[in-house]
Amino acid sequence: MLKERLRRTVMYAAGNNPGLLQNAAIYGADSVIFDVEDSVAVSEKDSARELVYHALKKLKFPCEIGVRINHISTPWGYDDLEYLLPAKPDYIRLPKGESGEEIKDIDNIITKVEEQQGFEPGSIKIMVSIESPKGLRNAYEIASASPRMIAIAIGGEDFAASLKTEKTKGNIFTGGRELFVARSMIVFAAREAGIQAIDSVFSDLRDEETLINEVMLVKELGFDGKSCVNPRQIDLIHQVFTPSEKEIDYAQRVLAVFEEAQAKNSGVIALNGKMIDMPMVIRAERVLANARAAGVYQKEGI
Ligand SMILES: CC(=O)SCCNC(=O)CCNC(=O)[C@H](O)C(C)(C)COP(=O)(O)OP(=O)(O)OC[C@H]1O[C@@H](n2cnc3c(N)ncnc32)[C@H](O)[C@@H]1OP(=O)(O)O
Ligand SMILES: O=C([O-])CC(=O)C(=O)O
Ligand SMILES: [Mg+2]
Repeated sequence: MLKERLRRTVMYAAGNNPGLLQNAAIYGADSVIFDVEDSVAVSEKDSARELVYHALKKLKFPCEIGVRINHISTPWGYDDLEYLLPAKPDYIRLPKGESGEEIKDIDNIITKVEEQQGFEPGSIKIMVSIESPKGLRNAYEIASASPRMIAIAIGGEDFAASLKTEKTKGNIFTGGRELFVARSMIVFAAREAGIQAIDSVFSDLRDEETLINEVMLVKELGFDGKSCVNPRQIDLIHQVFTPSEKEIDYAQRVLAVFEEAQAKNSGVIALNGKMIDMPMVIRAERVLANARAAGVYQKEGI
């Protein structure tokens, strides 16, 4: 599993619902999370854990599957790890992450299970949701705590609750203000640590227009993808995160004129009246890499 694999959508499926576990991966999300945390009532924690274990062991999935465990400070967290790691999820999603120590603790437990089970060392990864001011303050420490870390995410509902405010609907111009600083700081921490940044769920399943606006906002902030809760949100999110034909065409032209400039021993050139130099080249390469990963651009090189 590549650190930089495409994770435009990371969709949750409640771990106590066998139908959801069976079908969640068929809708085209880049990544799916089987949840035994907040979508599962306390009375169902044991049965959900068992259901998720058997789903992971018995079913074949077309995308990567993570498991959101309960936090290790709760009565269920360590049992979730002990019970579910031998079923070899692609990654553990730790909710409400607050320190690098927690990640190191989980890393050590995974290392032991990998040894015991004969799994490839390092094959089980970790993704952490930041859902509190303390987690945000330690975001870089968390993001860089283990080579298993593939992404940090913001859990916006809990984050807003911990601020004693509401999670408003994110929009380019209004709304989402309560998460604006936290979202940016999570992107900064992820980028410094060299891992991905994943935005929070959007809970109003009927409001497609605001979902798209929110995805545009978080893409602009630098996020690689978004958590989601329902299959009908997948295509809308992919639509924003997948480079358009126009973006691909522009990226190709940027790389082509830059190559021309370099042939003339110059590091800067104009394209349609706009200066093109190294930062634009890096962005153009990223657009083409994402387009290739999304299957909308096949050429290697430019
Ligand atoms: C703040 C947090 O912690 S968020 C993370 C935890 N939350 C979750 O895991 C919730 C996951 N999502 C869900 O359970 C559901 O989408 C709900 C409860 C939000 C809405 O459920 P519904 O109103 O039934 O959704 P909808 O009518 O769109 O369902 C259509 C189909 O998609 C399926 N579906 C809906 N959500 C999911 C999902 N997350 N994964 C897989 N399948 C799903 C339904 O089972 C249904 O299938 P069917 O037609 O074969 O019966
Ligand atoms: O990961 C998410 O976005 C869902 C979540 O737990 C939250 O918002 O509190
Ligand atoms: Mg949460």
